[in-house]
Amino acid sequence: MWLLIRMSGRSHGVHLSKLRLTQPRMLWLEHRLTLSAALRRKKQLTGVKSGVHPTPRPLTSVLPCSPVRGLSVLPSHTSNSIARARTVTHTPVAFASSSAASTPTPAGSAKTQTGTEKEQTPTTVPLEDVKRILGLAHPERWTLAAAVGFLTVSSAVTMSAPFLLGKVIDTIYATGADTETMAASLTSLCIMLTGVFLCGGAANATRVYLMQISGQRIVRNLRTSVFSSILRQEVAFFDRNRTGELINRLSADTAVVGRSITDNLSDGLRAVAQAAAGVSMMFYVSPSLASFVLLIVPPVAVLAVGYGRYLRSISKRTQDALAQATQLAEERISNMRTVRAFGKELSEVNTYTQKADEVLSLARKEAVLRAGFFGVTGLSGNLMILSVLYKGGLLMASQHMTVGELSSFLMYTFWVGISIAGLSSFYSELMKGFGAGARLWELLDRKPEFPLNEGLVLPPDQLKGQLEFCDVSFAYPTRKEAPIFQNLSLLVPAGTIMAVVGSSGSGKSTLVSMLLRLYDPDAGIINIDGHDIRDLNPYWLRSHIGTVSQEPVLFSCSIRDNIAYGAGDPDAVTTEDIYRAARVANAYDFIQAFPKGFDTIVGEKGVLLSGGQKQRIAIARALLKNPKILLLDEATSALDAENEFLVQEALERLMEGRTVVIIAHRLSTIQNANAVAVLDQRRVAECGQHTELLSNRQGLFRKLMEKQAFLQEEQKRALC
Ligand SMILES: Nc1ncnc2c1ncn2[C@@H]1O[C@H](COP(=O)(O)OP(=O)(O)OP(=O)(O)O)[C@@H](O)[C@H]1O
Repeated sequence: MWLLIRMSGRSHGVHLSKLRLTQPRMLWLEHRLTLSAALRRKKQLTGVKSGVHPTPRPLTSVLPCSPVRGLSVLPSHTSNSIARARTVTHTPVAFASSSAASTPTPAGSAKTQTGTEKEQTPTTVPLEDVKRILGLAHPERWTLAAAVGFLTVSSAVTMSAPFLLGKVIDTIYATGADTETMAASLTSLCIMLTGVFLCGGAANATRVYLMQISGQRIVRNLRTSVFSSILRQEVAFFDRNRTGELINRLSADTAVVGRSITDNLSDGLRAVAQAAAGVSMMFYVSPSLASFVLLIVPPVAVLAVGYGRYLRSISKRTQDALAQATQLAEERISNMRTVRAFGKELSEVNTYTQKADEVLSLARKEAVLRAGFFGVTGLSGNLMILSVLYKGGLLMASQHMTVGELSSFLMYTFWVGISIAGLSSFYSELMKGFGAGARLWELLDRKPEFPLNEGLVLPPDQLKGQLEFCDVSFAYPTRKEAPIFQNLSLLVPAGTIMAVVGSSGSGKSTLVSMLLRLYDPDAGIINIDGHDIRDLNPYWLRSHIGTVSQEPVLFSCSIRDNIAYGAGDPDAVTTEDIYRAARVANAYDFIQAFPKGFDTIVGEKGVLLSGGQKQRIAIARALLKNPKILLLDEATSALDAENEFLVQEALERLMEGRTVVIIAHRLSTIQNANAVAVLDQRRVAECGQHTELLSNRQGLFRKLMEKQAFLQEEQKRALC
């Protein structure tokens, strides 16, 4: 009897620990679930129909190469890739203000918030979503079917245990039997039961293993598809969606979906089977006691469900506050250098403490509710068992029940209680799975605004590299109200060097982004060798364009792999090719000076390189690509004199025989250009040879140069 009471206590313990497990992570997921409701509502409002999503193309078909061969999709790596997909040039860090975490996104934005949106947990799920989520399990159907088979065996054992244990107790208490007969029947019963329990244990272990394995395989496939889908999106998509949000979909949402169709489904099936079997056995053992108990269950269950809902809503608010604190911490830690440079450590700690205090005050309320919830459910469970004992005791006294039957009955009561508790968490977990699934379908179904690998492919020898902007007008999709170009025209003849200058914000980098077809013009045409850039295959086009930016991005892998990244097929690149490119880029000597030479790991987790060293590796990477068109975005402006010389020398070698667009402030870079274009007032205000432009005293270029010379003088004087 005591054992049963302990078990009953544990039943609540199991439930408690389940809830405890869910608190830090699951409650967050609950919040994420509510976002899907908003997205679905938005879809309904905008009349977007959710259709069957096309099978995403394999990752290899959309990516030219992987920086580290054979590397699986790891969170840090994916986070890098997604963050890098956003920009081609490095920009200084600007923090989102704390309120910005929950402010609405720009018009037309599809961005979802991790902030404080008030959403309702969906209570109904479209049949299509159900089909789709089950469709994910289709490749694993045989493994899952086997797991369900083992589940049936283990559940049958579990549910027959109380009955058989009752028989053991009755054998012990059997009246009239001599000790020897009792011992013999007890031994054979216990041996038989040990065998049954061993089978049950083995079946349960196999079920857990099969469920875990198939769940992980489903998650792996889903993650690969989602990652592939994210990387296929146009750059404007990354302007609208936060990297953290996309990473969450990739890591957390996929895991929730995977769990909901494996572990959760199996737990749910087990709970249903056990509850049904438990109730049947209760009626079989004692119909009158079963009817009495089942009268008590409904009001207790209603109370528990209502209380649980209230608890969930307060947990969600706690989680919202936690999400804001986490976002702040994430941003500050990843931009620690900026925080340190401004000496803001203490004020950042204070800001974080305020956020943490908000979490604490909500968590305090939640703790009170949680304590009450578990107190009440524990109490009601124990009261129920007490009432079973009371009524059962009376039935025993009137010879309507044996001690073994009462024991069996109590055990079944316990199992039914556990199963009902399991069913309620099964439902909420299932809803979380559908919520996470809806967010993933949205991402998987999203068609990029322009294709990645479709369109005209010219034979390599036909590409000359003439670039032409014809009456181009453009505004960034997230800032349609602020046009960057209006009827801009510019011609860069094949094999020439065009320097682009202009004041800060005049659109120089935008020009480069448009040549890479990261954005399409709103009006006008960009031609390459007379072909509208929109007719050309973007993948092919980019394979003929090399870029070196002010702060080039290197991936967290070896220098060798970073340089090989530039080649169309990194596997075909020989060590000699890499060394040659590094020599031409003036990078060979400093790379070999590292203890591990070209195998030195760079990036966040590896050796930190200087700006000039990064530039030269980026130049080697671009050299390996051997592009027809080269786009240099202020490639030397942030370097000291020595580095500038080395990089400049490398760049001159790189520029030979190619069409080059250089964004440059420095006169030294401009002097080598065949022509200079000055951007002003959303168009090309002046264009010509640099000496010609300089000779025009009233010209914009001359003014820009004079201003720059003046500023440099001032800087020198200040330094002196
Ligand atoms: N992804 C983007 N989304 C929205 N607006 C952007 C985006 N990138 C740049 N802008 C805006 O477009 C304008 C032109 O930016 P761009 O970076 O092309 O100028 P720039 O001439 O290269 O400036 P700088 O010399 O300071 O680098 C700026 O006002 C900038 O705020």
